[in-house]
Amino acid sequence: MTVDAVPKLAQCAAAKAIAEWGRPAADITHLVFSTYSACQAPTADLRLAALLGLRPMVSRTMLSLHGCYGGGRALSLAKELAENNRGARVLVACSEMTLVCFGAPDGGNIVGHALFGDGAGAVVVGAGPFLDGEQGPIFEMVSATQTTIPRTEHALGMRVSGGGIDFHLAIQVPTLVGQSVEPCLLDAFHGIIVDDDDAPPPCSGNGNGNGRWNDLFWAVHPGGRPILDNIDKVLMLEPEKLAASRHVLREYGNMSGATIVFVLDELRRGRSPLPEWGALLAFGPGITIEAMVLRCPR
Ligand SMILES: CC(C)(COP(=O)(O)OP(=O)(O)OC[C@H]1O[C@@H](n2cnc3c(N)ncnc32)[C@H](O)[C@@H]1OP(=O)(O)O)[C@@H](O)C(=O)NCCC(=O)NCCSC(=O)CC(=O)O
Repeated sequence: MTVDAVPKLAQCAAAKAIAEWGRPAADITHLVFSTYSACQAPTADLRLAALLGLRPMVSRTMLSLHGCYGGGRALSLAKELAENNRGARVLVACSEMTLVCFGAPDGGNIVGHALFGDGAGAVVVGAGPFLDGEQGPIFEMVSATQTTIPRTEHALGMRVSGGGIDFHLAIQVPTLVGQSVEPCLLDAFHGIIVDDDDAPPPCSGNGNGNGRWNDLFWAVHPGGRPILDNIDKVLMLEPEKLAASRHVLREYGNMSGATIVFVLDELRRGRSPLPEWGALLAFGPGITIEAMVLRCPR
């Protein structure tokens, strides 16, 4: 059932993204598809390409079972593809369905059943030159890093079994993520090369981010309420900074890799203008943390 439904759900999100982008689907040059919920070959990206009418030469990449950092990884990969292939337009699609995890509740699965939801998100990524009719950029991905927290591979995981996918969420996950985010963010911000006048807040002043995290906007994967609470505490964020993440978690649940696209969408639809600089965080099995510096083009 999910093999059929996951690409169709992705199609709904991708068709909206392409319509907003303003160019025909045939202008998409690359496709990056992330999911944990459709395991088969040929992979779900091929089915999605057919459903959308992408051209046969579209260059496809499937990210499978990256879980909740899949959306961050897909965006980061799209950035690399767009920056290294002149004129490329990369469609990122993330589509997740909890049906594949359905089973009798036990100690591990029941937490996931409480937390996870279905959803799909899609984004078109490019690095210029701009094409006629194309919508201008909403977020610029300035710098991206991936970090694995050592010795945490048993804390968070998914395993394909005869009955679907079993997942395991250790109770320590919120603490482990909270302890690790600040070094990952500093790493991402230190990778930026801009004029001093243009520098994002954590790169100016003492350069360690202290007290400057509130000058940013925040797109954080809402892995669960305790995860957001720990990030708030560690970075000393003002209460409204994670409002977009909390809203998405409350309304839709944790849709694994697709969730970060919902958070970005929520941010861009917000009533007040965003600060120029922002940070994106997504985490999943590994424990892997994707950190990204974002910028709103002025
Ligand atoms: C499960 C919850 C929704 C429950 O939230 P509530 O606000 O209702 O209550 P709570 O946090 O006080 O927890 C209620 C009871 O559940 C227990 N509890 C919490 N998390 C647990 C876990 N992982 N395993 C076993 N028990 C757990 C608490 O100790 C407490 O027990 P007692 O009542 O005995 O005191 C939340 O704790 C949560 O979101 N935790 C999971 C966060 C997480 O690991 N997210 C990562 C998702 S994976 C992801 O994002 C990436 C990926 O999948 O790839």
